[in-house]
Order: sequence, then C-alpha cells, then structure tokens
Amino acid sequence: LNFTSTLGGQTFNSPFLNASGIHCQTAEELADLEGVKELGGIVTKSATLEARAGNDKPRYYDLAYGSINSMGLPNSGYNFYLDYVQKEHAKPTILSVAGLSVADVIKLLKEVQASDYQGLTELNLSCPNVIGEPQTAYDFETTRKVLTEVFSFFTKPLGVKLPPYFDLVHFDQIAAVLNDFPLTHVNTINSVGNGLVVDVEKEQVVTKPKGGFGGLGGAMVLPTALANVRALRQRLNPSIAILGTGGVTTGADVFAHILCGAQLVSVGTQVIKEGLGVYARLEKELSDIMEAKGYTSLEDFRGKLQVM
Ligand SMILES: CC(C)(C)CCc1c(C(=O)O)[nH]c(=O)[nH]c1=O
Repeated sequence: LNFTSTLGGQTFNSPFLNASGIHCQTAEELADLEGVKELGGIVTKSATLEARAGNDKPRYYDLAYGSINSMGLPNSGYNFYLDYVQKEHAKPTILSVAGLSVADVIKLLKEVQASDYQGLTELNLSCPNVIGEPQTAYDFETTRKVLTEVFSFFTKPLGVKLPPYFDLVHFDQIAAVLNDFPLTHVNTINSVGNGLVVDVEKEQVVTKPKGGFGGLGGAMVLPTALANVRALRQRLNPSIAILGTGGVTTGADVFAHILCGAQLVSVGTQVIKEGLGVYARLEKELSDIMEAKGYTSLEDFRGKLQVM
C-alpha cells in the first residue's frame, strides 16, 4: 500500500502524526515518537518565546468518550524546540509555535526564519491575541493582520492550526482569509473550546484551571473534526493541504478524515488512552479497510466523500 505523501518539501512515509501537545513536550517524549515506525512525522508541543510551567493541576482529565484539558501551554520554550527540529531525524518535523501576543508571534517566527531549520512550521491560531478578546482564529481581521505581517518576512513552509468552526459562514470567512496567503497547510481541528465536565458524585468540576472549563478532544469531537476538514477542503486553494486532527480512535476514523480531504491525520487523546502502540493498530485497521475496498493508495479515495 502506498502511504507516502509530500508536504512543504518534506516526504511523509505514513499519514500518521501525533497531535501537537500530546507526548511531544520533553526530549524523552520526542525521542519516543522517533521510535514509532508508523508515525510519518513528529509535531512539537506549541512553543512560546519563554518556557512555561502551564496551569495548575489537575489540568487534563480522561473520559470514556474523550478528554478535557486546560494545560496552559506548558513547554520548554522555543529555543529547545528549534534546536530539536534542527537535529537529524528519521522523520520530518512540524515545529508548532504559539504566541500570547502578535509581537511574540512575530519575534518567534523571525527566529525560525533566521535559523537553518528547513522543515515545516505551524502557527497555533487558537491562542488569544489579547486577553479578553476572542482567540485569534475567531477574529478574522486579526488573523488576516497576523498572516500579512508574518508573510512579509517568512519564506519557509508554514501552516496554521485552527480551532473548530460551527457556522457555515465562518468557514467561508476563514477560508477567504487563508486563501490570500501561501500556506503549506491548515491543521484542523484544535480542541473544541471551553467544554465543561462535571463529577456528579463529588458535585465538582474535574479540572482546576478556568473553573473547570477546557478544550475537548477524543471520540466526541470526531463529527466536528470531519466537518471542519471537509468544509475547509471544499473552500481552500488546492495548494493548501489539510491535516486532519480530532476524534481518531480507529482506522475507520482515519479513513473518514482522508475521505473528507485530509492528507495527514493526527492522533491525540487516543495516544494518552492507549499509548504509542495505537499507531500500529490504526495502520493495520486502515490497511485492512483499504484492501477490502481494493484501494492501494490514499489518493484513491482522498477527498472523495460522496453526498446523497
Ligand atoms: C489553549 C492555549 C493555551 C491558548 C493554546 C495551547 C493549547 C492547549 C493548552 O496548552 O492548554 N490545549 C489545547 O487543547 N490546544 C491548544 O492549542
């Protein structure tokens, strides 16, 4: 079966990625990912200018049907990740970056541009631009402003990580912005924002930060993830690839993401539930589905979801 694809000048031998934030914050975790042969690439935890401890714990909670998190961007600081991605790796890397202000984003990306790193970079637009304002990706004019400034100096492969949208007009609006820039990819979705999980027995929330509000992941977000992959594939220039993230627990879910238009597919919550062995299971399940259908390559069905 042919699982190979290219993105931003890099060759990915498998469609599988780790979702940024999951098992990719420390040197040990990143080394673990190198050892997973079914992974096509390695995505770092979103890096900020300074190292961050992140929010108070408990800040992650596992559910039967998914997860909730309010990590607060714990990371070792962009120098650590920029050094890491410039080392020799058997797989392509995607350097995820985040800024708590536009100024931070610009400063960070200027360092990446000035470095010898030739791999992919992904700007996490789920970050608040200004506290008290919606996250950047939910503010279309701010998104345009940020990308205009970034592409005034950044010439390396760059994608953006997007939160989910829930209004068809919002799909039109964000696509109208993104289509004006030479992006290599869009990674959709980030966690579904500000969910709330309640422990009825304790009559209490389950995570400490933000009064228990947090981003949702795992099985419960699959339909939202597929809708965002499909809607953006239908609206974005073919030159902008889609990385599908959200809700993957089986090979059928990977197949569905690709059927909706995804070139690569990230797995997050399920890695926490099952461990890194999940990738071998997903590859086997995806291969079995493809063989049963007579497909030999991901191109045979990518983006070919049928409507009735
Ligand atoms: C939510 C932010 C802290 C603004 C960005 C980092 C992030 C986090 C996090 O570090 O809390 N969790 C997610 O599910 N997605 C993210 O993009």
